[in-house]
Amino acid sequence: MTAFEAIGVVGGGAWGTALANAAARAGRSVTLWARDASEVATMRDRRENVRRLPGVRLEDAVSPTADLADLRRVDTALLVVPAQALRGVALALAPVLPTGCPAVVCAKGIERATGSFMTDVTSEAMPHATPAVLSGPSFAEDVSRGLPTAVVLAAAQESLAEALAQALSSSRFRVYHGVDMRGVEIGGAAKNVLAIAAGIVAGRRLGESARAALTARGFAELTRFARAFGGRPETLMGLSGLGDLILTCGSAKSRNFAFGVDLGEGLPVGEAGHGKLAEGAFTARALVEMARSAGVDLPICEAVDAVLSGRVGIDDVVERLMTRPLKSEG
Ligand SMILES: NC(=O)C1=CN([C@@H]2O[C@H](COP(=O)(O)OP(=O)(O)OC[C@H]3O[C@@H](n4cnc5c(N)ncnc54)[C@H](OP(=O)(O)O)[C@@H]3O)[C@@H](O)[C@H]2O)C=CC1
Ligand SMILES: O=C(CO)COP(=O)(O)O
Repeated sequence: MTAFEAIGVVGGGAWGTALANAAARAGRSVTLWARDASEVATMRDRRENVRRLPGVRLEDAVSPTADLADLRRVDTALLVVPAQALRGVALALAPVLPTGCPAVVCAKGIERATGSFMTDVTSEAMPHATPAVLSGPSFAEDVSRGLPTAVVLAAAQESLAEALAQALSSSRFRVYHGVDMRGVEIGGAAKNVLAIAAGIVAGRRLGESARAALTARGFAELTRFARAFGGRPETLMGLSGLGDLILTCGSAKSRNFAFGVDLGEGLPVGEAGHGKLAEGAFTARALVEMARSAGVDLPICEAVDAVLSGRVGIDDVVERLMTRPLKSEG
């Protein structure tokens, strides 16, 4: 028996739908909120999220709704909208959720307008909720097909993180727990920017060796950034850091990686990714500005930001990275 029987999932995209199914398979009853009433009606009728996760049957315990008020009785809420939309949705949700209700951030990014981490946005927008974060290497498609997946859930209180992990885990979806919310959310946000870089390398046909080098040096950047902003290095070595970096820097199924491939092949920024969500494109600027203000060197993320802003061409950026002064590896 778990204290968290009724789960609200806020956001009806690929990841929200996959998490709703995962929670249902863990034995929970799930209310899945999406903003578009006609899509909700289709989800109810066809038991499928045709637009965002086609071919996957919604579990019986998942109830789609377009009415936020239906989340009034949930024991915990998973926040699964894009990072830049999180504040608005959290503000609307704040009066609905019971006081103290855990609000688990499942978005991966940094708020561009404020340079705020997702759990801080959540705390500001929902002061009566208890923030937590779930992240790790987990494609929505894999999770929804019931392929074995492992993620981590962090909350300030270890006992809460453990109880939430217990509530969401099943034999196919293994949720580790921890207390380092900052480390977990930094891993998820930064790996998206680095996945764009890895995609650029692939799209430009720079070779597998270059991609491996970039992933390793990207990990050094991610760790430096996390250390400066209060994340624990051991968290970055885990699922939400290294694990997710390996996944998204090595798979064309990653939308961030695919966005980078398009850039590497010469598509303009406005056309890259073909309209799919690539969180790293929104987070890159915030990440590099925060790093600069903290005196942290992030050359690969800087390069991604320079390419996205059109300041520098891809070949020049590669040349710059390769001709930086030689240094020790640490
Ligand atoms: N897909 C994946 O494999 C994973 C994704 N994530 C993270 O989850 C987050 C969501 O991604 P994902 O579900 O894949 O994205 P999708 O593009 O599949 O879906 C985004 C969803 O968010 C909704 N949305 C967008 N803006 C708003 C808003 N202002 N108010 C309410 N709803 C809104 C969209 O609604 P509408 O259709 O009406 O626009 C849509 O339902 C991202 O931060 C991503 O990094 C994390 C792990 C895995
Ligand atoms: O975060 C993800 C897997 O862990 C999904 O990655 P993309 O958003 O790049 O598709």
